Amino acid sequence: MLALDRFLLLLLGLLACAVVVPMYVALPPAMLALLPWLPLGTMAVALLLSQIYQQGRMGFVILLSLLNYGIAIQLQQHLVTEPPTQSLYWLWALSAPVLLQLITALAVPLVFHRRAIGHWLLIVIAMTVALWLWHQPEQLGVINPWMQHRSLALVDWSPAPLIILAIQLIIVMLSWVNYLLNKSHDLIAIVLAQAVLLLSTVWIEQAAIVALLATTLAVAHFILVLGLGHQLAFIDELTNIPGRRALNMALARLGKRYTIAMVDIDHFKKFNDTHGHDVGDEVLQMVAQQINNVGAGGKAYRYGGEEFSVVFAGKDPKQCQAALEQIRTDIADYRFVVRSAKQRPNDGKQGKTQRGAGGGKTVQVTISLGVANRTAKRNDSDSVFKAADNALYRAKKAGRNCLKLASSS
Ligand SMILES: Nc1nc2c(ncn2[C@@H]2O[C@H](COP(=O)(O)OP(=O)(O)OP(=O)(O)O)[C@@H](O)[C@H]2O)c(=O)[nH]1
Repeated sequence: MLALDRFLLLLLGLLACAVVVPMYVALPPAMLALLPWLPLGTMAVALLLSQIYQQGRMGFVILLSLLNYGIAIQLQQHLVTEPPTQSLYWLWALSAPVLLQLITALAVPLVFHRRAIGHWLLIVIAMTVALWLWHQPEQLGVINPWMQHRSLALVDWSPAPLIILAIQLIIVMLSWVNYLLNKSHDLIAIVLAQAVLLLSTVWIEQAAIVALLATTLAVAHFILVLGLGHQLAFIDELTNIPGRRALNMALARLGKRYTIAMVDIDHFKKFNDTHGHDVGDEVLQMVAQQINNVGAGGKAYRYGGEEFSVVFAGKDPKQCQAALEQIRTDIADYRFVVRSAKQRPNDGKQGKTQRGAGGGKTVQVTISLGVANRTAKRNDSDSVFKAADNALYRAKKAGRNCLKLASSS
């Protein structure tokens, strides 16, 4: 299970706790006084970070979460005393998830950017309509008979609130499916924001629950934005494995015993020239995926271009050789299908199912490897890399698709 999947399950569990805990535990008054303010500060900082990291979609999820929390608090304060707000409350419960889904579906580089003007316009229109209805509750006269049910107190039963809750639940499930298909930090943020909207709708009258839900969501947004920042800094965008910066940091942590393998795709230039750069990119992704599955505790990195490195902390070359030979044969045995640009699907999963289904030419991709460890003479990572590079050169000279070890001296 991916770290992101575990994070999502953990957060959904925490949201459940945010609902259950205030029901059974009397929270201290000081905490109750502080609680409503916590999400505001945390989400404001997360929004700022999303702007710095240029994560427009993430920024809009945070902005809308912030707005929805503000609206929930307002509704909460007026719901009991002013029955017309009950209709407004159900309208919000219906429109907020739809607006969140719509705005985050439209890609935009930044929240505060001229290209995001359409997004802001949508939000301003929605807020203006909400404010107008707030001050002119008689406009809601037509829908009032169906909506006068506070929270889940369905005494005079009408299906409208239940239908709205069902729609909210469907939207949560759809956003979860979207995350499962396209795994990313901002899609998790959307699932959580939608789940919080649903839970806040049901427990709107419980101030502590709404504030705890928003606090949990704010912390999740904050961690997800930091995660995105980490990904930008350390993960190679094309191959989705750690890049050169992550490698340099890992090298600084190594002890006295380690082995490094340099991996290079054979005749890659020819491959690019024959099939095009896009197909070359697909080959890089396939090779990265295979190398990332290396055994014996190896950690794979994209070194640059068509070169990869595998670092084995605390291991001698002999302990890593079998695992490296395994990825070499796995890649050589892989049936890589070259599709024309028209045949190539955008989606990686779709590509997997189509692979081998005919229609494209199958080609063999091979790699060469050079392996070296730290010794008394090669006592820093630069010299180990140099020795691994020399061994790689010998592997290329020996006809490629093979592994060569550097001498142990
Ligand atoms: N598609 C694609 N090609 C890349 C990328 N980075 C580097 N390359 C290409 O990788 C090729 C490297 O070619 P060479 O260093 O000559 O090596 P080679 O053709 O693999 O030959 P040998 O290593 O001797 O087997 C060049 O054509 C680069 O343009 C990338 O991100 N995507």
